[in-house]
Amino acid sequence: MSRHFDYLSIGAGSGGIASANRAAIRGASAAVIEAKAVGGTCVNVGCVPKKVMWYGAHIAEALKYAPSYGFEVEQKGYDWGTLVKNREAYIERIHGGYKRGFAGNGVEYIEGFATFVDKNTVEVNGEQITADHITIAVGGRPTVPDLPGAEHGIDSDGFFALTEQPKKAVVVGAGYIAVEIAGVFHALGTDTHLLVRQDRPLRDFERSVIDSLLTRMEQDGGPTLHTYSEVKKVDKNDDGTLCITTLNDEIVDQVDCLVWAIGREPTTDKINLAAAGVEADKQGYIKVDDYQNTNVDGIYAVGDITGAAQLTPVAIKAGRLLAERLFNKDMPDAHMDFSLIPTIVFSHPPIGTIGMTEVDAVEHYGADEVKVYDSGFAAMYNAVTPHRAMSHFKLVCAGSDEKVVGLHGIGEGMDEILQGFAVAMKMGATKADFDATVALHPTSAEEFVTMR
Ligand SMILES: Cc1cc2nc3c(=O)[nH]c(=O)nc-3n(C[C@H](O)[C@H](O)[C@H](O)COP(=O)(O)OP(=O)(O)OC[C@H]3O[C@@H](n4cnc5c(N)ncnc54)[C@H](O)[C@@H]3O)c2cc1C
Ligand SMILES: NC(=O)c1ccc[n+]([C@@H]2O[C@H](COP(=O)([O-])OP(=O)(O)OC[C@H]3O[C@@H](n4cnc5c(N)ncnc54)[C@H](O)[C@@H]3O)[C@@H](O)[C@H]2O)c1
Repeated sequence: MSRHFDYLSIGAGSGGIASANRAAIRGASAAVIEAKAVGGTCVNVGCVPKKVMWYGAHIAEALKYAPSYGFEVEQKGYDWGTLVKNREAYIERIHGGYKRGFAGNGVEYIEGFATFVDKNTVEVNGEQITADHITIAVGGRPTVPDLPGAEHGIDSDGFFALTEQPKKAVVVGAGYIAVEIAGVFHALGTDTHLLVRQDRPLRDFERSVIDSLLTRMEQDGGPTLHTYSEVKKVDKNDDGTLCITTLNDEIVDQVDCLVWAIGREPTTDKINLAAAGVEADKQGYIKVDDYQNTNVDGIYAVGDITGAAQLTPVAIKAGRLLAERLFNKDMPDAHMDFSLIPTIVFSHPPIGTIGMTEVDAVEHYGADEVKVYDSGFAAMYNAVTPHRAMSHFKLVCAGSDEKVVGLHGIGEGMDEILQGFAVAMKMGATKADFDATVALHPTSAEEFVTMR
């Protein structure tokens, strides 16, 4: 048995789905192969379940503020299992939506694990499938460290599989995932400890914004930050809890959930890349040019597997533009622009960032060419409560025209504020353009157009 398609995507995650659908819309016969669950990391063990958990945490915070708004509420308990059940039902509905989308666009959805046979052929469930164009969109998996007792911990996939709330949790790592998971645990009432190897999490982010996050963590009583804490070993106690020892002999004991959030790695190791002759780097990320072309004609890669900007909208955009280039004669040069990618860390409150930090800008343009505008203020949402948490917004401008080259912030609503400013920056907005915009009052966003 064998089938042939114009376009085949290996992996039905953000990039694979987007590119196969767009190829079919442009008239190609298209198929997508998925080994686990349609939607990939984002839908099943990433953005979607994470955001649902973050909303849960948000409601917990609202309950904390409720008395200041006059509500006499009594929280009788919290059922983590209910949230998980409702979240998974929502994800099931998304699966259905994707499958209906494939049917509507004429994309063949094939379940199974694909491996390369040669440059135009893959094997799945014993069937050989050929295609003129094959896109590798197989994503990544969480990294687990190689140290004694590491197997007692779980990773971000395991976090989403938890059906009960841990009493005490340790999250190891300093990136997006560590900060987000620790924030959710803490807001929902778990005694949470965040272990980072250096002085702070999110070290590449705007320093003053992360300073605000750390202040907020202290004011909120957690997550408890352990700096310069690298795990040496994990022991299991007789009662089933874990005892974590760091290299500087700090001990965090009686832990009932340990989450490794120390990064992700590519999943190219089992797809027989060699049979297709596709080159990967030392870590296993597939090497691509600006057009998502690999070194082999007719084979492309998009999304996390390329190692670049590992975000869902990036995988989607790169996948769609690839399909446009291949099958839309009006877009022969279509390709992804990787500059000015906005991103949010769903911490509490959220952090938004686009462009250069102050340090990057000074390095790039020189100190004399960089002007920074800052604003710290208490958002009205918590101004009437005893929790007077500060928001912090920052603009980094460069050159005599003060082009806005970086925009960073932490505060309520930052996750929704950033997108519009990203459009302005993509269009080359200057500080004067920001100032010429009438403010929206009363909002947090207005700070960005009223900075002095
Ligand atoms: C906890 C977490 C939270 C995140 N939150 C956000 C967020 O808020 N915002 C954001 O933009 N990004 C977020 N991300 C990142 C985002 O999920 C990824 O960037 C995105 O999913 C990458 O898409 P992709 O198509 O490259 O790969 P994936 O979505 O990982 O899809 C790859 C798919 O390929 C399948 N596959 C692998 N090998 C094979 C094979 N041989 N045959 C068939 N199928 C195969 C896999 O099963 C998987 O379904 C988060 C990630 C994690 C882990
Ligand atoms: N909100 C979002 O958009 C979002 C959310 C989650 C993930 N993501 C994407 O997923 C990618 C992966 O996220 P991530 O947080 O897993 O990775 P990451 O690469 O962002 O962070 C991993 C962190 O772990 C630290 N680390 C590495 N080894 C360690 C060790 N042995 N002990 C302690 N710390 C160690 C690293 O210094 C680093 O700070 C991100 O780069 C991001 O692109 C995005």
